[in-house]
Amino acid sequence: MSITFSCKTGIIAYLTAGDPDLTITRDIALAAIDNGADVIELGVPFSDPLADGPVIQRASERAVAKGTTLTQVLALAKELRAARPSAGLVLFSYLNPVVRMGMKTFCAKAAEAGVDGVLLTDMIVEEAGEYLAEMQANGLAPIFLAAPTSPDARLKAIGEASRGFVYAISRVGITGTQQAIAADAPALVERLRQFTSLPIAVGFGISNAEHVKAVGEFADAAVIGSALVALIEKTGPADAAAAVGRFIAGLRA
Ligand SMILES: O=P(O)(O)OC[C@@H](O)[C@@H](O)c1c[nH]c2ccccc12
Repeated sequence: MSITFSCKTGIIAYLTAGDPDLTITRDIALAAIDNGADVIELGVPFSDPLADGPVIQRASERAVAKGTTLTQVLALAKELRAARPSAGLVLFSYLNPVVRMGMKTFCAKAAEAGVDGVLLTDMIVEEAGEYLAEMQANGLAPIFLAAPTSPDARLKAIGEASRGFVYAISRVGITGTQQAIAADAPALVERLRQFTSLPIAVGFGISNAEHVKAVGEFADAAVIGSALVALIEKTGPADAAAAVGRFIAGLRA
């Protein structure tokens, strides 16, 4: 269990846990891993997402309506870890559900589930003292988001606090697919490299093999979220895992 990317461009697959339900999320995650995803970013659904576009918002709404809880997502993570011991597994959440559970309890449970890292979207590095201490105590990698608007001082703090990889947001705005990789992305990655030797993943708007190839020219891994979530929505429960497996395999082609 660790976060490592193959010599090719790494693929990080974001899934909203509990959409359409937790059993199917498990099958989708396994299909993604078996078809070449290096890391699963397992999203805890939340009722008030800030940075999410309409596709992920709808998925979160469906998952919340199903009653999906952080505790259930941790149980799913544990199941995935048992089924695929060497896959990278990152829990992705807003801060709110974590604070409700209690930071200490959450970090202990995440470690117990066997996840490698945690990404809390609205956790800012300047206020991460307790979080960083608990992550370290539990052997977990804290992953932070760097944005094109982040000044160098913040990139430095992000580089120093992160473990596993750093997540570079390709553009200012919300998640969702777009035609081409944002022009801001290579410059952000280049600025980040001054402050960290960790792999750098780029996300926001990556939806096909061409985009993954373009990201591979300047970064180490590509995050694919909305494209997968939209595919799951369109395909329906019965065929979602197979469709995601084919899609991920196609990203490598
Ligand atoms: O959906 P996209 O455009 O492929 O972007 C990745 C993204 O979905 C995932 O990492 C993510 C989902 N919700 C977020 C909120 C903030 C930052 C990142 C995210």
